[in-house]
Amino acid sequence: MPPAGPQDAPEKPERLPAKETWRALYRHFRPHRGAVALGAFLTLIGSATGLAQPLAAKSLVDRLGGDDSIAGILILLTALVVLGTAIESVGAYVLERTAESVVLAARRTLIGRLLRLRLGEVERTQPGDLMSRVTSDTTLLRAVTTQSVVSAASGGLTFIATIVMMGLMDPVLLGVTLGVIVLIGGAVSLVMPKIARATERAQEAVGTISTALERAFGAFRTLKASGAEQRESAAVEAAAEEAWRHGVRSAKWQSVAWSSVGLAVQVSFLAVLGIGGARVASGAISVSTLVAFLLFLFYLIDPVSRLVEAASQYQVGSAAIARIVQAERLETEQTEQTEQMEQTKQTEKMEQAEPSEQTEPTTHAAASVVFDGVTFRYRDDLPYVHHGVSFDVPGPGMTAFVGPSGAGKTTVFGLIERFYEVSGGRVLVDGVDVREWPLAELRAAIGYVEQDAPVLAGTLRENLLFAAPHATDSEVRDVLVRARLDAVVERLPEGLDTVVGHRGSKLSGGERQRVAIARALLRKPRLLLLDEATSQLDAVNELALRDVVAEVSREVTVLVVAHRLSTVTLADRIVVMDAGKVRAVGTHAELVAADPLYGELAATQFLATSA
Ligand SMILES: Nc1ncnc2c1ncn2[C@@H]1O[C@H](COP(=O)(O)OP(=O)(O)OP(=O)(O)O)[C@@H](O)[C@H]1O
Repeated sequence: MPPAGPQDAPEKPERLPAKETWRALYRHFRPHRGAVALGAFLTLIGSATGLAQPLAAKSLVDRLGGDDSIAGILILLTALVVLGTAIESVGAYVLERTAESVVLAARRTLIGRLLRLRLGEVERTQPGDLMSRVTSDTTLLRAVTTQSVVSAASGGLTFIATIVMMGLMDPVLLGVTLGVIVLIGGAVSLVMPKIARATERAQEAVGTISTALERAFGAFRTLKASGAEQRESAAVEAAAEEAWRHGVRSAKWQSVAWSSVGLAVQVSFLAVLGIGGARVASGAISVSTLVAFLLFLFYLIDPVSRLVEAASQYQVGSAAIARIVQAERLETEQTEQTEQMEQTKQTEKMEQAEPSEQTEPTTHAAASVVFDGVTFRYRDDLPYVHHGVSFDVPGPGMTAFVGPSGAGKTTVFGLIERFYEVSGGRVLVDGVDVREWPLAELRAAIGYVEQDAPVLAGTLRENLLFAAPHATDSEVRDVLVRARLDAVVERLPEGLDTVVGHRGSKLSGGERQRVAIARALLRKPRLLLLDEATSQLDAVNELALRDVVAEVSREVTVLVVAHRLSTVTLADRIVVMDAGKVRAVGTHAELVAADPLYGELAATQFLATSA
């Protein structure tokens, strides 16, 4: 069961089969195996120096009654301790550093994929939960891919070496020791899967916290206006408590595993003491052998602890890797996109270096758009949104899309941008099927202004340059004038460097929209997609917007999802959509006369918001 939290609980990660968990963890470990081997080698050397200590102690006890000086052995013992500690600390540093590199590499891979996810995939998942996989789950890989590998290797080897030494001392006592360890080890192995389960639940709850916070901050004004602070924070707190509960459960099982190590040694000690004492009394072994054996026994705590630690870290890591693999499996857009983007960047750089070669968009550059019997649904389990949509838009000029809410107008834009793939039919831009366009090239030709005109946190300049990072100052100035933003910028305390706040909260609705248009224009699009805001704008803002769009449409193909009569009357062509179909195409005058739905829309919807 996913943890209790807000309504949008994240998808529960499917459990990975053990083999796949192992393979996925190995994939993260593989590039760092050299560094891990070095760390392991140093740790082993450090441990090996420690292994000589019981031997030194044995010879010390043997000499206690005699005349030989014990100073030499004491100095040797001290030197061994110092050397061993120094080597071990270098080994620990190498491992910690490698662990951080594993986390970085995992984060890089995830970030690279997450920002290239298909839109549909993002809509299906919870961005907050996806974020927690990058920030939180990757952190859990830290230990399992480094320390636990080394702990398992060094612990295993030291364990074997110690057992061999103990066997050489007295096989009977070794048998007693192993008997106790196997008994308690068996009990510990039952506890291990519980650690993985608890960690997985705790991580799911962490994902829920991110999701809930993202939801709250994403609609902060609504949150406040609805007086929902307490309810939302209760939901986040519930998720935090859930994470705590499972975290504590994981800690409980880990501590059971850990304390079992101590228990195994204590019980072994008592057994060895009893049986060993009898063997000394019977003359089977000497006192010094019993002392050395007991020292080896205590020395066994370290390798056994390491093995238990490795096993419990593996459980924690396997919980995290399941969530990471799940995020990695989400479908991304075609891989050549990144290459294309690189190419575009290169071209932009070259253009910047040689400004004389920069050409203003010319009329013939305006793109044409054709929808040819397009059918589409957002998901296989959802009904069709487009039932054979066909229209033809030659460039340049303005084409307005009108129709009742939910008719499928915005979906037209999503398909032109190839955010989604058509189910049937074709979408052609410049006569070429969008599926045949290199994605980056297709999108470079398009300027897109979403309905809620998103403005990103940062400065106004950063917002403008978001879609065209290499635009020059004069291009920015030019676009500001065209978008009627120059006066606004002058008014702002720090001009273009004014910070606009989260989602542009320091700007008015109309200003945000013009910033979004300016941003799209700076990209020098051949096709501008403008999803008109449904909210009412004041007359000045509306007029400014109308002029901008009219001017742009002289040289660029402009498609507008129109909600205002002032926009519609300006259009060269109006496409009337209803229930996923195109029902009429014409000018305002033609449609008022010929299409009853349009006539009704014009009389009610548009007139209500006209200038
Ligand atoms: N991302 C999505 N996932 C699933 N369904 C969607 C998605 N976006 C839109 N829809 C559905 O597709 C249908 C058409 O939506 P679309 O946004 O294209 O309509 P619209 O004509 O632009 O409406 P409006 O004028 O209200 O903006 C609606 O029924 C909507 O619920």
